[in-house]
Amino acid sequence: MTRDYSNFLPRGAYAAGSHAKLDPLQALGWHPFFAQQISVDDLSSTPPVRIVEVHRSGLHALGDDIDTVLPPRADVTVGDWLMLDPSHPRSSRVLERTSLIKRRAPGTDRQEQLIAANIDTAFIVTSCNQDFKVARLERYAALAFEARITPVIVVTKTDLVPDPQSYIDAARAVSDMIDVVALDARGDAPRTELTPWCKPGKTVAFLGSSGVGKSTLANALLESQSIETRTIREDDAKGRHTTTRRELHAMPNGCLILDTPGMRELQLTDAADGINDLFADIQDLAARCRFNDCQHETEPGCAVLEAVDEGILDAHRLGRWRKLMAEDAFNSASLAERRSRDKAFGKMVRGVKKIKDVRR
Ligand SMILES: Nc1nc2c(ncn2[C@@H]2O[C@H](COP(=O)(O)OP(=O)(O)OP(=O)(O)O)[C@@H](O)[C@H]2O)c(=O)[nH]1
Ligand SMILES: [Zn+2]
Repeated sequence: MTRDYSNFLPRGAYAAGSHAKLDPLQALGWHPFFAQQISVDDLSSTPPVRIVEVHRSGLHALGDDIDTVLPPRADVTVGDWLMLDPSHPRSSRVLERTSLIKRRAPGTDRQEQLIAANIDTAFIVTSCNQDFKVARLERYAALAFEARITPVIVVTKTDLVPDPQSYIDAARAVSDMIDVVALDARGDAPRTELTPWCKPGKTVAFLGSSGVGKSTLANALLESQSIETRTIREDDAKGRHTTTRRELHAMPNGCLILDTPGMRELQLTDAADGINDLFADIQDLAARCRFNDCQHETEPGCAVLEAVDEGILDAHRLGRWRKLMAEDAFNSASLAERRSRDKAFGKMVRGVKKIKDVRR
């Protein structure tokens, strides 16, 4: 399969010519939040680079006239900004992030994984069919809030149903802090409807289940088909096949689209704040319960249950809130346990090493 590099950063971005005013770093999404973290001396000795893709063998980093691969690190992910230390690339400083998506890895040890950093807007995509589930939208929205990303709900395939309005209304009811856009993802609509969030130097990403139209939307914004042709097969050193893909793409206007694997099967981890933001109405009610530790189950003077009785709060919404909170509590507790276990193990290893050193 031939790959289209024409809109991959950085040179393709200039070739498009429509954002000639952006300097090379700005074209990668550099902005004052990052500049404030460094001194002029830092800038000359350790130039900033952005991680544009992550694969098993390393981190692909781009900067002003820099195109290099750094050793993989668990504390760095796609979208990150690093101050590249030419003599010790492995210990290049990671700049503080504007946002961070992380998840719990599938499998038994369920370690925390960094998914993507420094995203400004997350388009939460769903379609007007059986994919549409309010609970799923809430989960993604809570995740975006937790990661400090602006969520926008995009309802696709409006052309396939006689009355998309019911879907739009349900999406709007998720939160009055979240904009909702409804469209046919094929054609020109994405370019006009999503422009408010797709400004030069901003980074956007798409979340949502398979088949809802994420690639279709991204390609419409990129004005190309590069997302479909993104995967290539490469032989790694052991002769096995690994898939690598470009993850950060530039729109003709200089906005960046982050298209990364691992956005699916998202579990909420340490997301209590994000959930609380999304369900602020329930939080407000809970603050009025008679007991501080009210579980909103059978307690007298429970303002949450009263609101349900009075039809102010939807019982299903309350149920979904409970479920998300329980999921988050479960995941966060096991993460905390893991951390303390790791700490204890580290202590033991150091202890054993000391004994060995003494015996030597
Ligand atoms: N009629 C109609 N079809 C759409 C719309 N959006 C996407 N499609 C079609 O739905 C199919 C799936 O779209 P994709 O863009 O590949 O979906 P995706 O979310 O990227 O899926 P994954 O890559 O599996 O995550 C394609 O055949 C699209 O042409 C829409 O708004 N209307
Ligand atoms: Zn209560």
